[in-house]
Amino acid sequence: MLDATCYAERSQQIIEAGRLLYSRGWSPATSSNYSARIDAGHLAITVSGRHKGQLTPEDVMVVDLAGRPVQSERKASAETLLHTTLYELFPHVGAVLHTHSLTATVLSRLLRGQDAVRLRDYELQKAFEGVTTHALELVVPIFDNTQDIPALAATTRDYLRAHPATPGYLIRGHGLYTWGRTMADSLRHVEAFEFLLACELETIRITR
Ligand SMILES: CSC[C@@H](O)[C@@H](O)C(=O)COP(=O)(O)O
Ligand SMILES: [Zn+2]
Repeated sequence: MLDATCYAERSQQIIEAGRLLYSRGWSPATSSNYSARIDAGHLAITVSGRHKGQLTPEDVMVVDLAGRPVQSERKASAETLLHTTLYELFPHVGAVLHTHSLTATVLSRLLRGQDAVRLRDYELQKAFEGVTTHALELVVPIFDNTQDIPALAATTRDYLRAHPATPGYLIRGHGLYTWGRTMADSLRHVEAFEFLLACELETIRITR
């Protein structure tokens, strides 16, 4: 039995996240998808194809951990399996955010042939949960883009099982996935990534 109050709260968090991420230019048009855990087996997630700056309660629905819609005829995000993979792997994860910023898109394209962004010596790395020093290298994997989401979900599952401290990942030419215990943590992680990835992009621009 789903907790209706919890669902309403999670749905509202997703709507507000969309307004914020759209206003920052990180979720243009109908790009991006967001989710929040309701209980051990269910999450609230954005309906596919909706404008993320103008979300209403009708643009959020419930799926189970297999990505199956619960009590809804609507179509969940095309990338639902990338979300459910994270909730399945990490019981502490309470929210997952996927964005399409210019910085994440351009940087991941520029690093063609590289499988990760390696962040080191940035004080802001400490914005990620569990990171207490700039001196620790944070590896942000870059997976090649594909329309085969089950295959990409399997790739991310294998990687994250082997590297559970990963704070997020990039999909090349596509965008960022990051997560956290709460929606607030996940939003902080998006903001930190945007700053750090912009630093990397600017460094390449200046030094190349
Ligand atoms: C507008 S193209 C972006 C989509 O292909 C996809 O990458 C995306 O982020 C949103 O898909 P959605 O099915 O609405 O969750
Ligand atoms: Zn996307």
